[in-house]
Amino acid sequence: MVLHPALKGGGGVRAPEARLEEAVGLAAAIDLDIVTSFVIPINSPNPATLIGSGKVEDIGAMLDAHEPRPSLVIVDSALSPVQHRNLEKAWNAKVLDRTALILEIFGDRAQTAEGRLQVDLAHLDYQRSRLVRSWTHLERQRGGAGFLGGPGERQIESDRRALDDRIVRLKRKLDEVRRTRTLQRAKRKRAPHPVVALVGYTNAGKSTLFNRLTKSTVMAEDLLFATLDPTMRAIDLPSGIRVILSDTVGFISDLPTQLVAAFRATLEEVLEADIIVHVRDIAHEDTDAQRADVLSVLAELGVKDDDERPIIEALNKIDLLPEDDRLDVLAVARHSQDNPDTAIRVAMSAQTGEGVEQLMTLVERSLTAQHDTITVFIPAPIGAARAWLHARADVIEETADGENLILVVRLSKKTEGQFFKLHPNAQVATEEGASVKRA
Ligand SMILES: Nc1nc2c(ncn2[C@@H]2O[C@H](COP(=O)(O)OP(=O)(O)OP(=O)(O)O)[C@@H](O)[C@H]2O)c(=O)[nH]1
Ligand SMILES: [Mg+2]
Repeated sequence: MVLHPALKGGGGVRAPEARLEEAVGLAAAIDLDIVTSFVIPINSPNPATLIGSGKVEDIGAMLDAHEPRPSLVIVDSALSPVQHRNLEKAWNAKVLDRTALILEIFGDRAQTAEGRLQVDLAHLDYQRSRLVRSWTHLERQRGGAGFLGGPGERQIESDRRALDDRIVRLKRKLDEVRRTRTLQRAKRKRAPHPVVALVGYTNAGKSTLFNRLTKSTVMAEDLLFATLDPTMRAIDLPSGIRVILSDTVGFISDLPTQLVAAFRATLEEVLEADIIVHVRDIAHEDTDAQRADVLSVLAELGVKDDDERPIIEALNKIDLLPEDDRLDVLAVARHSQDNPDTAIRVAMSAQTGEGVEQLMTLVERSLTAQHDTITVFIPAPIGAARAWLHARADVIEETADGENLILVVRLSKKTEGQFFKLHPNAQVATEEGASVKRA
């Protein structure tokens, strides 16, 4: 049974029905068999049970009336430990709140060692905060190491100590895995390709776009949180610039803080991207609220739309729009591309391919705005500067002029600044190569 408690005058941007639908989608994402789902209006939250006592009884009766009796109630809201416990008692069923449900999905999806460790850690952290009673049924059913097999009430104290021990051990392991990944990342950094990160609300179409661009088959499905572990692949933009495209975990409203924390390291790759493409499901009724959610998670991670690293909005799924709306979206996108004061937007469909080329052109335009291609003259005495450029820039051409070197390199404005600060004797050659001037 899936319930969405809707606080009266709660001021939510989203329609309660749409939120319920999302909750049902989340439940479906771990293959739960959903018997019934509905919105419960709440006048004022009851501290003991969130939902008013009359309604709690009604729901209990509804559970009894179903054959077989549903064994799990999903309450799409944040429940305090007390509310959680009381509802489980009142309904004689396992209760999952929104955070617990999302943790379950993540536990189901994580593939890489790091992803699994991150989820385990988030689980333990959540358990630690409430020490839920065990509910081995679902655990057995799914065969996972989910957090649902929590401690029994009698052993709470020793369990707390055991949890703390496990948390410490997990953190240590996670540190180890991360060190390895940082090394890998450092290696990739030396291959000087700019990184383009796809971000967006879950189910917006990131993986579909990723697959189209990379001609690969990352799991893309009408399933919330289809992607959990980040995937990267090199692609060539129309003009031949090679970039690394990264597909990553989707965002959702009220993303549990435990998960934001756990996935911070993974999402840090987004922080380091040169270009961020925010993929939006423009055909979704809550598309604006979803946009706000994504921007707020990004802000939490310290990512803002600025000149240094613009966010390009990919208004995806235009194939699903009625003709009128479609024309509106196309007009909005066109306007944004001509107007330097707004975020760059492009209307597209990852499914049909419409607009995808335009997106690539815009990515390229942003990249070239951030990057220069210059010819650098390195006089013989500072030959070591060559290695520096090879490590941090894209060396396109290299010729020797006696003992001196001439390199054609593509690099960001920032790297360019650093280089000439370190090597004031290097020079930028003009195109003719005749006159050599200082940068
Ligand atoms: N009609 C239509 N459907 C699309 C389009 N792009 C993606 N979809 C569908 O939307 C669903 C979700 O797509 P995914 O690519 O898995 O979405 P995602 O953003 O990777 O989702 P998560 O990995 O869950 O965060 C799939 O059923 C896709 O087929 C589009 O342009 N048009
Ligand atoms: Mg995906």
